[in-house]
Amino acid sequence: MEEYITIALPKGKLFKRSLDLLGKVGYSAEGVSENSRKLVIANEETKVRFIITKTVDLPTYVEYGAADIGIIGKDVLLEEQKDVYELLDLGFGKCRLMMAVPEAKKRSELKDYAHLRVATKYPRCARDYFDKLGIQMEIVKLNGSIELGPLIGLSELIVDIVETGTTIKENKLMEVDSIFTSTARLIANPVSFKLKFERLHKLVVDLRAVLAAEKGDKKAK
Ligand SMILES: Nc1ncnc2c1ncn2[C@@H]1O[C@H](COP(=O)(O)OP(=O)(O)OP(=O)(O)O)[C@@H](O)[C@H]1O
Ligand SMILES: O=P(O)(O)OC[C@H]1O[C@H](OP(=O)(O)OP(=O)(O)O)[C@H](O)[C@@H]1O
Repeated sequence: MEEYITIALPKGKLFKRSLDLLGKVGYSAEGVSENSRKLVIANEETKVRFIITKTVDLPTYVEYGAADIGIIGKDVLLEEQKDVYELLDLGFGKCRLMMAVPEAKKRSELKDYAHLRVATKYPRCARDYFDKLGIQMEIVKLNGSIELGPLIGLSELIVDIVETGTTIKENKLMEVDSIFTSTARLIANPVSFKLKFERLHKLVVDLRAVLAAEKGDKKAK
């Protein structure tokens, strides 16, 4: 009997598009929804099982093999540093990690920000970035609403995700440096990738074809 493929999907911004893409290559199950209280949903016919996780926990499920594969932002992969294979750049969920300061506090050089306090949801990425710049900073980990940091004096700077730029603009912050760009990635547990190679390889090939066709359609329009 064929074994199940367990796919982890993150709640939140990447959920809908992930489900849509997987549906296009035949990986779907009835009742998979972000708000479902049921966290494991299986399709017996196609031998696919979906688990729905919190964004930041998703790489852990894949690392431990609780899920064979998953879809997650490159930002989370860089921050969490889990032992997983990155199989495919899916292109969506595009955003950037950047450093921003209140407009009034802008300094002329990056090194002039040394020894200040930085609020971020990405302490590892922020630390790496400042280490490369050769400046020491105090990093304060927050789990959301990072832009609040400088507004109320918790920190002088932030390192956070920017997509449209609306949030930093609304909070009178300005970007001073871009750290990296992130998109959603298909990841796999290394052992699952070996043991279930045929199905997972086909999934990658099929997803690539769907993405290429969508790109072609967009160009043609
Ligand atoms: N504007 C954006 N803000 C944050 N993440 C974005 C944005 N655009 C794309 N992304 C990508 O979407 C992923 C998921 O973001 P989402 O906000 O759903 O998760 P989260 O940060 O865990 O949120 P929460 O803590 O509110 O659950 C991010 O890791 C990132 O790769
Ligand atoms: O450039 P924009 O399009 O405005 O998007 C950026 C904002 O979106 C994210 O927050 P999110 O919505 O994940 O909420 P959070 O503050 O709880 O992390 C990020 O942390 C920024 O605050």
